[in-house]
Amino acid sequence: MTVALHPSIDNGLKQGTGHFAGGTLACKCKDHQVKVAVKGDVAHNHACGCTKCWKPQGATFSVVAVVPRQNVSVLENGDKLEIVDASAVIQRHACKACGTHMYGRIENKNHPFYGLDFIHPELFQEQGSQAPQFAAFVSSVIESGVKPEQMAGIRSRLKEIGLEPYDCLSPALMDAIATHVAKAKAA
Ligand SMILES: N[C@@H](CCC(=O)N[C@@H](CS)C(=O)NCC(=O)O)C(=O)O
Ligand SMILES: [Zn+2]
Ligand SMILES: [Zn+2]
Repeated sequence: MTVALHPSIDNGLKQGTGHFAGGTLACKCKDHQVKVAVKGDVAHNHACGCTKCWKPQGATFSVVAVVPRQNVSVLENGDKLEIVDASAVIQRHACKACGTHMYGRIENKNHPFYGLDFIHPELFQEQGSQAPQFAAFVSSVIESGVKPEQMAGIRSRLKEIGLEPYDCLSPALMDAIATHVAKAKAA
């Protein structure tokens, strides 16, 4: 049996159009859905195995991407949003009724990723946003109950669908973080 990673990638990656203009994210509530508008395409879309990122029912990984924070605005039922953990670096704004994380925001101006919001592209009502590019925090799925002996199968399935597995972020993002830290130290 193939390993279930996430419903939006288990049947293979759906490539983006390359010119996604943005769209509306909707939570999982049957009525009074929280709706969030996102302008433009997402970037650095990836599967995340950490325990903090929101996953749909039964998924082992989250699928999460970034967009400039000024491109994100709450359209409807914002009163249903609450911050999951105000002490976390990424403040995840979730629907109180269904638990779906609608956007994660970094408020620390010194953080390397300040200015970017984290969103889950599967919540777009529209098709065509960027496909996942890699898998991050893969070893962290063990913290959610995956057995260590399942990891080889999980990593090989990720590679099979075209997602290189990393146990933190991708080299490009780790380099971006280190560059930010080096500049801050030099200043
Ligand atoms: N092993 C930890 C890793 C958590 C972690 O560091 N997550 C990354 C990727 S989302 C992060 O940047 N977290 C910041 C935050 O959650 O605020 C877990 O699974 O809980
Ligand atoms: Zn909801
Ligand atoms: Zn995560």
